[in-house]
Amino acid sequence: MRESGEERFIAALRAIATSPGARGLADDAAELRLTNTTLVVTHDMMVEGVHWLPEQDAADVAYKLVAVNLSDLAAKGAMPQALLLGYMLGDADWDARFAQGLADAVEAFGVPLLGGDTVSTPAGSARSVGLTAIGRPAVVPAPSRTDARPGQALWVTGELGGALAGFEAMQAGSADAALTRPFRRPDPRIEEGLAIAPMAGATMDVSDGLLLDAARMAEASGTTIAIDSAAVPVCAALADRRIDAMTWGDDYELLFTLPESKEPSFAATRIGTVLPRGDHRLLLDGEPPATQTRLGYRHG
Ligand SMILES: Nc1ncnc2c1ncn2[C@@H]1O[C@H](COP(=O)(O)OP(=O)(O)OP(=O)(O)O)[C@@H](O)[C@H]1O
Ligand SMILES: Cc1ncc(C[n+]2csc(CCOP(=O)(O)O)c2C)c(N)n1
Ligand SMILES: [Mg+2]
Repeated sequence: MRESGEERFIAALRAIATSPGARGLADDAAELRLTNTTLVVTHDMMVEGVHWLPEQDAADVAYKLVAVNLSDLAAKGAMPQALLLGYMLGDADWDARFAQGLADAVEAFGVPLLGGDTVSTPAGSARSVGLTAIGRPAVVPAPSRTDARPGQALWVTGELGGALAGFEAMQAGSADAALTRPFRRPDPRIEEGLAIAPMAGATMDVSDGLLLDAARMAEASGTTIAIDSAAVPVCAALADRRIDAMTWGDDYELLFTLPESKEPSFAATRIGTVLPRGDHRLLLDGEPPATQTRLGYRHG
């Protein structure tokens, strides 16, 4: 697969981010070990036209910014503790709606906003927003993407494709709030992440698409991951478009491995198996995905 601009830049940063807590820039979040405690730290940005439609309600943008960052904490089994916001001013209405959505998220997730920074930008710039989220891990070390082992089963929470179905509904001008919600206001799997941390092999969230993120887990673990496509839970709206549901991304479900003898204590679906590393990182129904299949979302 051709290296994306995102992958090339992160590879260059690996030479700089050599602290063990950076986890080789190959995980959902970093681990910051202090004398008496350990924190999990993550930062995600969103950009107008890339992560949200220009006509979208800013309240939904703010809510999603919090949710996607908390999803990375959830993936490391960490309880959210604090947020820091990086904000580009818009017009007064946009700023007021953004603040409302941020208030909704702070209340919904019970996590305090501690600070941040606000800037103005030249007229006409596309807007971008960033958030740092800090969490307290249920177990130390927090589960990583590197701990998938041959013989373990692969599991995923929820359903895939809800974000794509919601995005397409929004593009079509739908006012169906329930259909568009998974795209506008995803629900990070915080409780599930805390529950699975002590039992799991590898854990991650599936922000960029199930197939790409499973391939990343396999790569980080030095294994091959085999997915049974018929087992993958797909939302009703995309029942006939399973590959789209497995590759579009933005679903923020948890992907994790467990020993064969264990089952999660919450609703999740077994979708595959971890194998010793073979010729391919990923097998879909026993075969490597066709080379033209786009496995997931990559920047650049
Ligand atoms: N600009 C950057 N500076 C330092 N580290 C970075 C930068 N961009 C990405 N990384 C690191 O690269 C790794 C992979 O990042 P990536 O964004 O793919 O993971 P993620 O946050 O789980 O995914 P998503 O952004 O889709 O939620 C992480 O360790 C992340 O901290
Ligand atoms: C307007 C609009 N068009 C397309 C998409 C789809 N999309 C953009 S980034 C991304 C992956 C996660 O991002 P990141 O890897 O930066 O965390 C996905 C699935 C969207 N959300 N909004
Ligand atoms: Mg992640």
